[in-house]
Amino acid sequence: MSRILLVEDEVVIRTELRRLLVRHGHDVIEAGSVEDASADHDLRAFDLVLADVRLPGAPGTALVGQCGGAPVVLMTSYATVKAAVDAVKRGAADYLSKPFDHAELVALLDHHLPGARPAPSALPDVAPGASVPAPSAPPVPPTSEDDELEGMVGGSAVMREVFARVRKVAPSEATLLVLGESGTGKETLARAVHRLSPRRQLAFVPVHCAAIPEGQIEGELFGYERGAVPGAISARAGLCEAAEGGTLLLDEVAELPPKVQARLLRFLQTGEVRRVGATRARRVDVRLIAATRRDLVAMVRDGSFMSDLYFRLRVLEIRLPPLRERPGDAVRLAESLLRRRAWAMGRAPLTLTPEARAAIAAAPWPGNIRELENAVHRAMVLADASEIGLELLGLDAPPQPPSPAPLADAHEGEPPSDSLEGYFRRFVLEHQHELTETEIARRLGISRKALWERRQRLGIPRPRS
Ligand SMILES: Nc1ncnc2c1ncn2[C@@H]1O[C@H](COP(=O)(O)OP(=O)(O)OP(=O)(O)O)[C@@H](O)[C@H]1O
Repeated sequence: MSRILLVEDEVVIRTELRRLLVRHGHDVIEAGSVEDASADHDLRAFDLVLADVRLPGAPGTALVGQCGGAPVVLMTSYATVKAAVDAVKRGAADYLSKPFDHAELVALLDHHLPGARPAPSALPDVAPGASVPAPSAPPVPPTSEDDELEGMVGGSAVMREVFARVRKVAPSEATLLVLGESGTGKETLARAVHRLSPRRQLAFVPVHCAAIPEGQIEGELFGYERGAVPGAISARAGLCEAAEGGTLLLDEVAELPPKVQARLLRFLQTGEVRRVGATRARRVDVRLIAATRRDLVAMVRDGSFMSDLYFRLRVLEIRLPPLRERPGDAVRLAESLLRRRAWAMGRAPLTLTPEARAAIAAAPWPGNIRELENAVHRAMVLADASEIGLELLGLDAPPQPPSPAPLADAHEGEPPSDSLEGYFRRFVLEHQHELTETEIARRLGISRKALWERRQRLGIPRPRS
């Protein structure tokens, strides 16, 4: 069991996070501010500190350097991401941009938690979603195996090719376009590229373009001068500048409005950023990785994505296959997750029954690795015995004999059949006219990013206001 200090002033969020961490076997001590945390506790007595950046009084970044060897993981909104990036440069272990999924947080903490662990050489796996290497983080075990790279698990032939390509493109400075359905691991791959690149010591800044309101995205990315955008009481650097020397990931790049696409193209052509309202541009040294689940070629054809930008983005390209096209990887990932979670929780490893393995391999996993992770986590929490069967995973037995053909086109775009998705659809359709996206996400217990993704996947676009 690890001892985690959680510093968050929003009681609802703090309670939710505490429950999550306790469910994962951690001992959680809470504080509403840096001052309370320092007054009430010995900051050096924790295995890890998880703190919001924006707090009443001192910011969460003030904890960096005060917690002995414990890694400090920061939670940040777009408004404070620059402060978080700076804090990582000063020794914070990592940061997570809000909104984030519970699975993302758990994976990140697993990666950074030290404590009573086996020696690195005995570790079963490398944590997924691993981020900026931290001075205080435990060393990541070497990844010499062909079926694993920087936290990415996958022994199928197609994933081995992806790994080979990642190794090849990482040292390059060229822009990389990562394509793949939601949850296939695009951000994870981008982090792997960053960690294998000469920029690994500097910031990795992921930006989820679809989660930033359309009216703010230009200022968030490129910064602004005082008074240039509503509410700009002082000049601010954008996320491009925050990533100086490091790597900027533009996730869901296809969602950028045309005006921002044009500005991004200019940035790629000149290597210079001009803040909104500024007359002078400044040179910024950033490697850009763009990711999308959309068909950019079709978007270029119908005029919704600039062709010049598309060609600038896809200097290098990597396509991540959906999980249903690599059933062996689904089982490999599930077993790797079981081992890693058990290790993080100090529990004996759980195993899958033969039926569960067959069902995992045969399931379509429309939400890909993220959906598989959620199913495995849920099963682990509910498991009483040392084996996990079909029921705990919420899967049906595969047809007998199991179909050898990949379950190629049984998902995207089709009406959802399972009851959770049915509930999601009903809830969103019933409430979307009176609730904001943030409220809907909160009531459903998911992040805004997850809400947006599910809307995309299930074909429930946001109503125009
Ligand atoms: N190859 C992998 N091995 C192990 N875990 C992985 C792998 N790829 C992704 N994951 C895990 O799966 C989850 C989803 O990955 P990620 O966020 O990178 O996907 P994505 O394609 O960027 O999703 P989205 O399109 O929804 O933003 C994360 O928790 C990540 O840690």
